[in-house]
Amino acid sequence: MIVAIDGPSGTGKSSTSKAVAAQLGLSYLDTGAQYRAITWWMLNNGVDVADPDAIAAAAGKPSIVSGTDPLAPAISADGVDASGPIRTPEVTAAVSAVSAVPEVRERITDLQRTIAAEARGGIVVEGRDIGTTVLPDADLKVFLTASAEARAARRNGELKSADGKPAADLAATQQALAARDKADSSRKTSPLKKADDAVEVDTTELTLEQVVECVVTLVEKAAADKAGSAGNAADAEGMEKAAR
Ligand SMILES: Nc1ncnc2c1ncn2[C@@H]1O[C@H](COP(=O)(O)OP(=O)(O)OP(=O)(O)O)[C@@H](O)[C@H]1O
Ligand SMILES: Nc1ccn([C@H]2C[C@H](O)[C@@H](COP(=O)(O)O)O2)c(=O)n1
Repeated sequence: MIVAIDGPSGTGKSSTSKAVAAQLGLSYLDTGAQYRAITWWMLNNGVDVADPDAIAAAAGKPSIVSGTDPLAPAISADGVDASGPIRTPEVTAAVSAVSAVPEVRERITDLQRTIAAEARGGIVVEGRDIGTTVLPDADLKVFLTASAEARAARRNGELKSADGKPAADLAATQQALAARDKADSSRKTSPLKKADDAVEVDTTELTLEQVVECVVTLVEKAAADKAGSAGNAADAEGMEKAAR
């Protein structure tokens, strides 16, 4: 069972994907973390992230390793744990430019396909282009959306200052999310886009628990359909053999 979950920033892809994978005993891959890890490595290794040629030349250099346990997601670059530093504002500001470079996408897409192929028990893969490009034959494709206001409020909820007040201005957060979405959906190679056969789930008015329940139901239905069509194919093959 391969599940692709795509959507813009802050729609709940990571939270939903981790919970669905944990509940159903599937592996989990955060592809945004891979793009963030290669961006972090470039920032730390003197690569000019404003220069697409410099990014392309460095794309093959770092080793990027992702863990696939939904209860303990892990990411490293050249053997160094990157799970903390990839969430810094510096990485967030540079990741869209780095991930727009075709050589980076090719490298990371190969990695993603290998991880998905090796996940024998099934996997939930979340990102921007999973349903359209990375795993176009996924058994289920989900595209999460939410209003710009809801997404900004969720992001600000994560950034609390010491006195418990939101650390960032809501309008500024909304603007930053919109800028990243614009960059991610307007790049030439593999932009953020809903696959034609994806199920769209608007999470604006839903709690995280409700979104998880909705996606678990969709996965269970896709698994039943898959088992049904495998059974039908086996029946048809059996009938064909008997007729020969
Ligand atoms: N349905 C929901 N209702 C309220 N809060 C939510 C919901 N879904 C997710 N959240 C919260 O919103 C924040 C963003 O969620 P999450 O990181 O899963 O989004 P994302 O789509 O993966 O974002 P990004 O692409 O930027 O990594 C988190 O703090 C999460 O707990
Ligand atoms: N499949 C993907 C996943 C992510 N990206 C890029 C674009 C995002 O802005 C960035 C960070 O992702 P996040 O951690 O916010 O999910 O990585 C991409 O191009 N393709």
